[in-house]
Amino acid sequence: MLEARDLTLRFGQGDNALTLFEDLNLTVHSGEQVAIVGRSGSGKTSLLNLLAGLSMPSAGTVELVGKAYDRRNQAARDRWRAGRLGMVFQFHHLLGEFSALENVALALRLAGHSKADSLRVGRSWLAEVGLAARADHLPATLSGGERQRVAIARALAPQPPVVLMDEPTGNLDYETAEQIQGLLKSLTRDANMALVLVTHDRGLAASTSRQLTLCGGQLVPFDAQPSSP
Ligand SMILES: Nc1ncnc2c1ncn2[C@@H]1O[C@H](COP(=O)(O)OP(=O)(O)OP(=O)(O)O)[C@@H](O)[C@H]1O
Repeated sequence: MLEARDLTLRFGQGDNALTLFEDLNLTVHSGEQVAIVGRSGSGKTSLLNLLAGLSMPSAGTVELVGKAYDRRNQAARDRWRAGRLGMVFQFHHLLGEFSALENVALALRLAGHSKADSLRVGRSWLAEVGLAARADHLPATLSGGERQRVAIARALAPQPPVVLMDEPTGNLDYETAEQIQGLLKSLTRDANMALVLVTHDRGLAASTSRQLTLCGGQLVPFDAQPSSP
């Protein structure tokens, strides 16, 4: 579903050169949930951006659902990503002039649902993330955690084959984080999605099927035991 091959990412030149990854490889299959952890600055967000085709590596390729991102054509990447990749990133880019429900429904419309169906399905997704009562609120009138949950509903509602998330439980209280964790697990399993998430949350990492740490420019397996309370 998602395959990164021999990724190298460098910034700057000469004395200021920074190599974040060198020949990094990652394959994620349908129904698999992969957690990536790592120290601040290790390159987790940069890696997600490459996996999403939002930026291009210095070398190597990323294949989404069997096709490599077009290195030179951003519009082609955007088209290929639509309907195939759902994203929940730290800056979740909800559309400020639309309600929570309209934000989710728009993603469904773009994925080919009818208007009536988008609103119906969108409403049920907001209920899934505990926001049924906030459907008609504008993003500016929601808390950070509520906006995060709208972004999660929007990414998952069209049931894309691949979902990428950057700190999905970062702004959430313990109970809501647990609820989202359970939801992610059941949804990705039931819908056979491939999920890659970056997190500092050990509980969330431990709930996934594979845990990797980004360290020294490489992804290495890591045993995520949630720290005891
Ligand atoms: N466009 C860029 N040009 C130069 N350096 C960059 C660029 N983008 C990222 N970096 C550097 O790459 C490093 C990794 O950044 P990144 O945001 O990917 O780390 P991270 O692991 O997600 O960190 P955090 O956990 O703090 O969010 C940082 O040192 C950052 O300054």
